Amino acid sequence: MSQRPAAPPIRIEADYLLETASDPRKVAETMAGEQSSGTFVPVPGETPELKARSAARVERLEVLDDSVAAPSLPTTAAVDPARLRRARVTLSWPIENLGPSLPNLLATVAGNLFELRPITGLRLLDIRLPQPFADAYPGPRFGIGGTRRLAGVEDRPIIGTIVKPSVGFGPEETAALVRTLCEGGIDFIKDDELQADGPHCPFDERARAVMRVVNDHAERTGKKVMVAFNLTGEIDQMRRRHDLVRDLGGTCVMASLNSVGLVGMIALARTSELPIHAHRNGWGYLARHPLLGWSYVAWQKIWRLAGADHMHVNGLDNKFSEDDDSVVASARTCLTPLFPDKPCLAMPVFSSGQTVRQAPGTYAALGSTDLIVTAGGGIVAHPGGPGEGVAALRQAWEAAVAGIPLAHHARTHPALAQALEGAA
Ligand SMILES: O=C(COP(=O)(O)O)[C@H](O)[C@H](O)COP(=O)(O)O
Ligand SMILES: [Mg+2]
Repeated sequence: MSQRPAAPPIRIEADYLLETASDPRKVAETMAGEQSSGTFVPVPGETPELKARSAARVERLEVLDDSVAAPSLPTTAAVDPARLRRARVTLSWPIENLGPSLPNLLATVAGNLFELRPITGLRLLDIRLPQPFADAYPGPRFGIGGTRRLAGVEDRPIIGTIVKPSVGFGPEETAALVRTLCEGGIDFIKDDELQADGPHCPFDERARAVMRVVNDHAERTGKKVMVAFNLTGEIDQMRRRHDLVRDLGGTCVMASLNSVGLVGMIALARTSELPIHAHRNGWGYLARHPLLGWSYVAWQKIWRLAGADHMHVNGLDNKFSEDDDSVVASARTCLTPLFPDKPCLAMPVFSSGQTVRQAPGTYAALGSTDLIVTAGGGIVAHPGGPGEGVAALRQAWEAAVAGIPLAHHARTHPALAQALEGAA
């Protein structure tokens, strides 16, 4: 009787941009060894059978013809600048090494390897996760459709803002601004990530004061504005704050991903009954150097699978250092399915120095209305006040989606005209 051959082991793949003055193939082999069964010397027990079962593999290696004048990162190795080269490397691991576990995936694909001595640059460009990961995690519970349903916005971008000043207002001052924004026709409001649970603006009091205004507005108009309350904290605190927001009739919570960490996010998402607005503050230390850290394409996959419904992607012509092409690639990747049967789409959140001016370019580049725009200063600093700021941003997006130039639309829309005259 012939036995059916065993199915080949399911593997995880990761792509890297590598820079080294050593032989790139050898360095890729070192990366694979260090991140799986090997270490700096052969050890007893690392048999050919064990390696066949557990070793990471170099699947692909392409040496690039980039010219590299100096090492991108410091190292204690002697580096001959003339020998510096960059390569695109794909490694793979059998899923049996770790199981379908996101926290352990990080140690495997983004662990010690950034520190290896012969490496003078290493960036994680992409990850491909096999089906067991899709089965093990919830992904976004609300995503685009659920967010649109709760915000009552069907076929246009969700127009949002951030409470500004970021910190300093107490609960009643925050609620007063929220009232003005609701009356101006806003769809979405978020706490700034700096606003937490300090004695000047305690979380519970803020949530109660804001939800009184939001619920009152909803009763009068039928529109419930979505407010993302920043519940970032320890797991028990986040759960308690989530329950309070839910009980008050709120429809969204926000967490700072790098603060709560992957385990905090997974714990929150497994029980959350509200969409999770994921703020990426700290992203700069993971990504700003082009030869270190993460690409957003790889990074956001982890958080979407963990359960993020809205992912921050920065914005065009932003106040930070990221160029527009990178922002657009980040937004598009949030709208690209993760798995064939489990797309895990998250709503991209455009933020950072956003005003009416970026609306046409953003729409043209994304080619979709599935986005949240959060303009803080860009709404609140409108010369006519925050209510007019909301009107102006809505008008700018109406024009952008209809293909009408902003200046033309502004002729019949004074709020937009005023915004175009000033910074906001
Ligand atoms: O407070 C703001 C923006 O305020 P403003 O609209 O006044 O600039 C946001 O925290 C970051 O800009 C987020 O950026 P990212 O999308 O990169 O996370
Ligand atoms: Mg902020």
